[in-house]
Amino acid sequence: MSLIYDEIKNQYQAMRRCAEHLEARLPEIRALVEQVNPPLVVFMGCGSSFSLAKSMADTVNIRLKRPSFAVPAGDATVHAARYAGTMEGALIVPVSRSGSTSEVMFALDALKAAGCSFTVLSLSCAEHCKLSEHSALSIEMPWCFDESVCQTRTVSCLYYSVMYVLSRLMGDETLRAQLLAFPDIGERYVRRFEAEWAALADRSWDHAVVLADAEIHGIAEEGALAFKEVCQLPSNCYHVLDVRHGPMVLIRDRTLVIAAIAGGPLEQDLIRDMVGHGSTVVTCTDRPLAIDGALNFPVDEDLDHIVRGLAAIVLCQLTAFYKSRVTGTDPDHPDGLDAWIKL
Ligand SMILES: O=P(O)(O)OC[C@H]1O[C@](O)(CO)[C@@H](O)[C@@H]1O
Repeated sequence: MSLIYDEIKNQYQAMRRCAEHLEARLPEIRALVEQVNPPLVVFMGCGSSFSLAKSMADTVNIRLKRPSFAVPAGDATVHAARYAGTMEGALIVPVSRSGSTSEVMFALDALKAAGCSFTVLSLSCAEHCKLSEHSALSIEMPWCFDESVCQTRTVSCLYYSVMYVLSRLMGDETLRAQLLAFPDIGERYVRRFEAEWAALADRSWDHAVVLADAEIHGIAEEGALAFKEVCQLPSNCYHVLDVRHGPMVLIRDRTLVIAAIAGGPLEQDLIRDMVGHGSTVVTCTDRPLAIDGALNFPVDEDLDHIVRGLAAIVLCQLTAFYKSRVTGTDPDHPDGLDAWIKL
């Protein structure tokens, strides 16, 4: 059908391989983390990879209760002297499909030049990449590499991989079991709803808003980016209830809203309000949630919040892909976008 379609559909096979690979690499990862015992973990990336970095940093904060933040590599490059003090002794975790995005290498060099000492543990999807040369430990997973310019399988797998490693480091066996089960759950989810997501693309919305909170906000932001890159429509991502604080004025009859929610009463009220604005409102939930006028796509599992992000991302990816057939854009080669930026 197209490169991106095959890559979206192949993401679960690639995830299975990631889990196996990371399990084998876990002793090295654990040894490095124990040896460094970092006061701070900094996740770094550009574009899609930066959105993922936000989810990763939020997870380290919320679940490991360790200080962590995400920084775009371009920001760290330009402002290295400002970040050098705060990043002293940090474990820096760059995430990158290509392992070749210039700003990532620039940022690491600039931080070093500014007198900051740190340890790099990188994740990429290319073998023998430049990023690995800058790393104390590099995890290269070429089976996740998307040939399409827009990242789909890659982002799902990078998110999955970091969450898998974190589940192991914090000894959260429930989360680990759900992550191991997710490739099958995800395949079932897609089989069940793909035709409805294709039909959703035929509705008259012309921009998308993705809503999600906490650990999955970052991957939801990547879901929003997929609408810009794949079907080239404007898109935004907000924290769920925060959409009321301004953005709500733009939630109208031509808005597609995708909300990845736990389903509590405050979230349900918000969904009703947005339906009242005439928007096409879609909810991604664990269990069926009937709200008049909203379309619900339940996974039919009780999921850890982190795992919900994997359901929300594929819903965004496939809806954006089907919308590209309506907008007439080439989802594999969007005009004006390179697979990665070389400066
Ligand atoms: O993950 P990489 O290879 O560093 O590249 C990030 C690039 O990927 C993109 O998401 C393209 O899909 C851009 O946002 C960004 O330039």
